[in-house]
Amino acid sequence: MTDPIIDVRELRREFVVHTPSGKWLRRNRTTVNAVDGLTFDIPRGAAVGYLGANGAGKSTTIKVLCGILAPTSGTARTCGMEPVRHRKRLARQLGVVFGQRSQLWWDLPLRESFRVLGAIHRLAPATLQRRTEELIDRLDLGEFVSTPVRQLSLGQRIRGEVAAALLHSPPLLILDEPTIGLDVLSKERLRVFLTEQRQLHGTSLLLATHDMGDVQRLTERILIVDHGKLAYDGTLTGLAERVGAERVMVLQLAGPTRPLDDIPGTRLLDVESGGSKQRLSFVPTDTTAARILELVGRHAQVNDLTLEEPDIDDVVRRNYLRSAEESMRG
Ligand SMILES: Nc1ncnc2c1ncn2[C@@H]1O[C@H](COP(=O)(O)OP(=O)(O)OP(=O)(O)O)[C@@H](O)[C@H]1O
Repeated sequence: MTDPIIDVRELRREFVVHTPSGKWLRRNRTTVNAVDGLTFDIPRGAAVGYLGANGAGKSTTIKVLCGILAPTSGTARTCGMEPVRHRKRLARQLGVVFGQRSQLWWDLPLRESFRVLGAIHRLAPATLQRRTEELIDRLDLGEFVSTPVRQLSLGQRIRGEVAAALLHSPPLLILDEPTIGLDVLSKERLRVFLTEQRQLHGTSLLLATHDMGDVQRLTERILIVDHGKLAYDGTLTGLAERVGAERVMVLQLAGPTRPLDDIPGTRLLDVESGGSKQRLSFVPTDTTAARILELVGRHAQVNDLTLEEPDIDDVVRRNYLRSAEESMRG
């Protein structure tokens, strides 16, 4: 088995914060445990969503993984390297985008930035040329690639940031809130591009976001961090099951049917069109769609059905609440 692309063991990172105490010029010294004993790994080629409420520790983890911050204790290895110690070497294996902070040269047009980055990454001129044209094409940068970055719109700049991060075709891409503030079309364009890049190049992805659309479209596993600790590691479906999230089966029946309020494991939500359309909710750990269909089939003929998945924002919110309740209970 190959080494994981990210390997985090008992990682802790604290910040010492000084706040005025109100007395003379005294200041209180407090310690914030931004990352508090995290352990997880990410295999090569995987795409993982990194979720958590504001202040949960996502950006701090990412800064440690990139070598911007040193761990207080524990270890982090990114692409097999110690990030702070091998920061320069790591930069050649890693692409990073911070949605809220630019890594581009404000006064340079994108095309110039790509040239500078090509030199930093020591790309052969032909490789740089090919990759630049590919990224301009796939991210639709043509119209503004010669405009100074300071004059770009947010959506244009983010596309430029992503292109810059992927110029050297790194095996690992880390994105911190890449779609924050983007309109629906720009988000979609970026998601399509990232999916395509992963298919083409097998790029591993760690995506910190509050956008559940990003998570659903781009990742196959999620990590939830809460007060610096790992609160969940698994699939979105698994999370929905864990918090007991309900799925909804919408049934189109052959004709008017009595309310189906006695199907074991389900709850009748509503009845429309004289009973020929009915919605039943169920918890996947209690019963299955197939079992419900079989039971309904004893009373009525089913012409069509659709399944509504749980609202993911709600699922994640419920997981936070559950973790909070558990920690209060001690
Ligand atoms: N440089 C710093 N100095 C002091 N405290 C910090 C510093 N950076 C982060 N923190 C604190 O560490 C905790 C974790 O912050 P972090 O930015 O990692 O959270 P986050 O999950 O990325 O939040 P968000 O979703 O709001 O970006 C917070 O309590 C934050 O105030």
